[in-house]
Amino acid sequence: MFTGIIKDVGRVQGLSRQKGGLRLRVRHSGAESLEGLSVDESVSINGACQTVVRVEAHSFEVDTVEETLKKTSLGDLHEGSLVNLERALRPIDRLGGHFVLGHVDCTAPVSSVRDLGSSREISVTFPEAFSPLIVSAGSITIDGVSLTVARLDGLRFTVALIPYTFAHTTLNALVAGSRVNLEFDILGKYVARQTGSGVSQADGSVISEAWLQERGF
Ligand SMILES: Cc1cc2nc3c(=O)[nH]c(=O)nc-3n(C[C@H](O)[C@H](O)[C@H](O)CO)c2cc1C
Ligand SMILES: Nc1c(NC[C@H](O)[C@H](O)[C@H](O)CO)[nH]c(=O)[nH]c1=O
Repeated sequence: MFTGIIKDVGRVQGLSRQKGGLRLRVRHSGAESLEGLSVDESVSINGACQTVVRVEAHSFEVDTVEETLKKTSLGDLHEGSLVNLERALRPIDRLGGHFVLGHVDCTAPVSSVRDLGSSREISVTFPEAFSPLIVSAGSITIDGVSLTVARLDGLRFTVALIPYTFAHTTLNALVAGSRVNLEFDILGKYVARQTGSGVSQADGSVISEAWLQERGF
């Protein structure tokens, strides 16, 4: 489990196709936050939880399987790509963000980026199936970063990036058309399951058992 507070931005140093997926090598800054990283630890790479299988000074490797490549944008990475990194949450940590599982729900396109001087607004269009899982002023994870939903207009939500997040994550590189990893808040998923079958939503849609099962909730 993670919190969506990114502690380091790494760089993809190597990618090799292998049977059943991809071996990904990521170089990190050597920052204190990644000190002592060990094999079998979970690391969030752009929001997707991955298991470390090899560690060297300032770099580590993970095996990304086909299922993950299908559901996330990790397959778009190339040598030199920058990635948001977060180690798994220790129960003694402060929960600065929200509970992030590292299970990317879907990828979605950035529909617009608006520069507002000291902040930047990013809007993303998401698949209709996930609309019961997002609320204005709730939390959402984009590429592993915990953010607050500033506005929700139908199937488009907007987040406001503060200068710190802009400087310390890869979200500063997003442009209209970029594909991002989304994880909807786990709270909504449990509520959806609890109230589950056949409950009508404000917009008239219905959460059915089949809907929940299709998404593995
Ligand atoms: C603890 C944990 C470890 C995971 N390790 C890997 C991994 O090493 N490789 C991988 O491709 N997917 C892994 N996944 C699944 C991956 O995060 C998931 O397929 C994507 O986030 C899409 O939902 C892991 C998931 C969890 C929760
Ligand atoms: N909730 C918002 C944040 N939160 C902080 C970021 O998650 C954090 O700065 C990042 O993970 C780097 O450590 N940041 C925003 O820009 N906008 C939000 O709504």
